[in-house]
Amino acid sequence: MKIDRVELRYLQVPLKAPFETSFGRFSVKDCIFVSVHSEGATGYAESVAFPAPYYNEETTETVWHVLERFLIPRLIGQELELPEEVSALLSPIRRNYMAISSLEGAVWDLYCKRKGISLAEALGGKKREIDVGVSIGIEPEVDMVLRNVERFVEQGYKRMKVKIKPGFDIRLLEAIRKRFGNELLLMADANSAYTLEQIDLLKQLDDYDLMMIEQPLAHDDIVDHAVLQKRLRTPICLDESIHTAEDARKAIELGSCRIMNIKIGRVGGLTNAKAIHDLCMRHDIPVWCGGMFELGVGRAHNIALSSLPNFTMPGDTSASDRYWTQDIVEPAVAFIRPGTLAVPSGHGIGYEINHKVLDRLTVRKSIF
Ligand SMILES: O=C(O)CCC(=O)c1ccccc1C(=O)O
Ligand SMILES: [Mg+2]
Repeated sequence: MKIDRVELRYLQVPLKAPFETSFGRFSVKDCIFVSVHSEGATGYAESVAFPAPYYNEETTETVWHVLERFLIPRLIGQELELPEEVSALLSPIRRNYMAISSLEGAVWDLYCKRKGISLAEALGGKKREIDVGVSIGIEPEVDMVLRNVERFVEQGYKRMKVKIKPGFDIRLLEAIRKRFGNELLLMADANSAYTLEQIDLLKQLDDYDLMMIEQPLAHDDIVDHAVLQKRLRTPICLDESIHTAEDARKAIELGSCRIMNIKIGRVGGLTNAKAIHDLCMRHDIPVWCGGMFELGVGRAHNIALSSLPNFTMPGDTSASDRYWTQDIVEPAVAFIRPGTLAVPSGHGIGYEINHKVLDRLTVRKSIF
């Protein structure tokens, strides 16, 4: 397949309700929507970088810049046989994994549509349905989080992840366990809000039967996490610290985590995401798919990836209505049973684009 043309759109979409993490509060989703065209077929993907560099160093605008100046020019006119070739073609560009991923993902979708297969099938996924968890933000009051937990339990979500930060951790977990009991599948995500100096506090987390604690320490650390994991009964799950299969290998060798969160954008695309999945599987490290407030296209990529066998834990792959009043895909991503999503069998990502909604959300557009 020869890439004829790439279209970029800057989208802005209001969230149903603001979402707070230890590093900031979000009320609007910004992303770059990528369409890749080849001989009448089109592949789609969306970027996951945020408008400000608080989760990682990329921003929505750096994604656009790097795509326009460095990535798209390397791809246009290229004759590609397999989507795996994109990573190699773009490898001279250091980091900027979210930018790379948004182009690579669109090529995967395009490849699958031309071949007449689903994205899950192309990746080697066998699961036909996946279990779904939900991520719940920090609120001004513990009670407000309890109400959100209750709402998502009622909707059937199979695991609750609550965001924590110093001062909003033990009392939150205490209240959740008191109200919902020990059966609830519960985990906490700190987004790097702690240091090893707070080890006594972090050890108290062992009292709450958490499935895991996600990224307690620095975003760029795997050394202190290894020290912490030795002192904790609760498994550590790494998110921010893992960008490449090499990062994953080193974290496994050091014992920095017992579980890994894979986000396609954070690791530079589906090819790398699959490589990390395969590596973790060989080392008995279960993985699950993280989320970045994706719209339907990003969600569809996440669902396809989650069909791989070592995605054994519910991911942050919630239904469209978790965040959006109207999604850019048709049909919207919705449960087939409470807490369960079907892996689409249609070609590519398996969802159609609602172009009317897409146009309405587009604030800027360019064709290359
Ligand atoms: O529901 C989602 O999309 C996941 C939300 C989430 O947890 C998150 C949202 C923004 C930035 C980082 C994270 C994270 O997983 O750490
Ligand atoms: Mg996280």
